[in-house]
Amino acid sequence: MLQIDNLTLHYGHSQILHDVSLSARTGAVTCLMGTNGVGKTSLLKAISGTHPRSGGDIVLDGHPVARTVPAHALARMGVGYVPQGRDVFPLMTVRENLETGYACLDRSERHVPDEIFELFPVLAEMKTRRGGDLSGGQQQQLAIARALVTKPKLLLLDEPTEGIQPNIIKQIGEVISYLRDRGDMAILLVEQFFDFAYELGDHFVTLTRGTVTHNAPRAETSRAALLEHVSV
Ligand SMILES: Nc1ncnc2c1ncn2[C@@H]1O[C@H](COP(=O)(O)OP(=O)(O)OP(=O)(O)O)[C@@H](O)[C@H]1O
Repeated sequence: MLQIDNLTLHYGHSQILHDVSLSARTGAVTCLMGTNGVGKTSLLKAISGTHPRSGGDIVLDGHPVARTVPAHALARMGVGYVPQGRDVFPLMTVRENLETGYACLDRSERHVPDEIFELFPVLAEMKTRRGGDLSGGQQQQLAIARALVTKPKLLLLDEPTEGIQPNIIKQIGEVISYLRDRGDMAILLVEQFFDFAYELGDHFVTLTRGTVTHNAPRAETSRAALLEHVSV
């Protein structure tokens, strides 16, 4: 579903990503791991169109993506992005937050599927509450649900367990497994909670100072080797 070749990215004059190549296939969880500041979020920004790459190629579902394609167009092409920190709209209700995903859909498709409330029952209970009144874990669930409303073919998740209580981390893990097993989307998961990522991942990519240092399927990724790559 996603193929990236030799991607580079800069902020001003400082180069953050160096010739990054990886792929994420449909029906699999690809984990992108590494310590703070190695460029994981920057890579997701480049894929989602929220920061332009400087060079390299991105191919989505067989279609080359030009460097200048804006985020809203990528969202329409099937890229669902759950950013670090969630970016829930605090003054909008849960339902209104979900409805912001409609912008990516044709008019006839604009509804919130029941499945989303089955995956996240708390959102059904809190439909009329404001986003800002939800706990951090509930906001994370809302951010994932909002991305699902857009019917993504590629789901980008940036540290969904960050600052979240263990019972909600477990639920989020179950949702990610379910979505993977449904088999209609590729999932690229940035995660620093090692055990969570190691349990879920089908393929592992590590970054060190903006360079890929490991890129292999689960069968060729020992826990010890992966830990070594993501340790400071
Ligand atoms: N808008 C920006 N302008 C300039 N530098 C930035 C900007 N955003 C990030 N950086 C720098 O780019 C580098 C990579 O940041 P990035 O957020 O992609 O890393 P990360 O691996 O996601 O880290 P973390 O786990 O802390 O989120 C860091 O050195 C960061 O300070």
